[in-house]
Amino acid sequence: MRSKLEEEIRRIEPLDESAIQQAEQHLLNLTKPPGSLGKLEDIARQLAGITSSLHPDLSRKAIIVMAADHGVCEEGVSAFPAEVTPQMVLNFLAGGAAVNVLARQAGADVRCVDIGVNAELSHPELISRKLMHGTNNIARGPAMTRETAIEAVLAGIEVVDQLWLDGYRMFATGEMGIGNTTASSAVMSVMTGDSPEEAAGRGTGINDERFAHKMAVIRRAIETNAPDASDPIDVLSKVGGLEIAGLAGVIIGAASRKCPVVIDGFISSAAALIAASLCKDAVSYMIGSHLSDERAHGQLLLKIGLSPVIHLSMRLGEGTGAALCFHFIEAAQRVMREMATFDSAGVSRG
Ligand SMILES: Cc1cc2ncn([C@H]3O[C@H](COP(=O)(O)O)[C@@H](O)[C@H]3O)c2cc1C
Ligand SMILES: O=C(O)c1cccnc1
Repeated sequence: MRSKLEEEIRRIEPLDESAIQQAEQHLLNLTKPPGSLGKLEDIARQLAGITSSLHPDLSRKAIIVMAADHGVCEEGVSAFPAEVTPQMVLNFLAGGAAVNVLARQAGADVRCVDIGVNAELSHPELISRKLMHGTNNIARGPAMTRETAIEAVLAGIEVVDQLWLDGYRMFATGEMGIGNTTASSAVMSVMTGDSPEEAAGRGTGINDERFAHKMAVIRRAIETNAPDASDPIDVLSKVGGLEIAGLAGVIIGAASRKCPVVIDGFISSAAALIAASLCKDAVSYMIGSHLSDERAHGQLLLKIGLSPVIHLSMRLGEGTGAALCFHFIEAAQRVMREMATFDSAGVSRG
């Protein structure tokens, strides 16, 4: 099983440098001062490097929402009860959640995966890959076995595989799991060396008292489990979550298929940190969508090496920031496709 993951990781290649150079040359010929479209130009170059094309067709795009529960909720770390996780999954499937609305506006499809929800769910549109009925409480012991962590990463890869066969060429990460900012902060703290207090945030909006308790729970989870920071699978299995592991797989799967993968907020970024640690080249396939208001998110993005495209003071997750980022990716593609050159428009160069 481990070797299947290693094989997938080995397939990830660095970006196509000659396509990046071609994109840069084209951008220099467009009727604007060099570099004046800022991050849109960064995105245009990155898309060229990922796809080896100046005009890739990325019109079919999927936001993969991985849902799972967290045993650590019994410590009282969220402002909301755990039953919200399955309730929100049904909301995604009915098309009524924020991510559904923003995905529709961006022309993206939402695909919801049950990778570890603590309820029996059945719906024709639900991708059922349940590995556990929620993780074990990380404040008391490991979240899951090492085998389950690997299976969860592989499940994410397989979901991308299937969607790729269905014609999707751009992916975004999304998640639902009450308690998952606690697991994400624990993952961040272990992997970056930032203290549990620096890596923590208020998630769904907890008060000062609960926040102090949450930081203590994250510290206890790390002390109890002593994860090995140099082994991302060990970190996932000890203090992670099933959706975080699944999303790391989504990112690895997208990168190995040479597809851009748009990273949503804090939890998705914890998954991105795991993916980056499994394979450094995977970062080149990631687009950091937005800067979440979850306190440690900016620092986490910095550690991965991502610069967020937008900052709308959002702190929801689900894939909402990624859905909005699709508009800017399309803008970058339109610039490449539709703008006049100095020659074609008869504009003098500087
Ligand atoms: C109704 C509702 C919808 C959500 N959609 C995403 N989240 C977000 O909040 C949760 C993480 O915060 P914490 O760690 O504090 O529980 C995750 O499920 C995340 O996706 C939601 C939370 C709620 C309550
Ligand atoms: O940034 C996020 O993804 C986030 C922040 C708070 C709560 N849920 C998600």
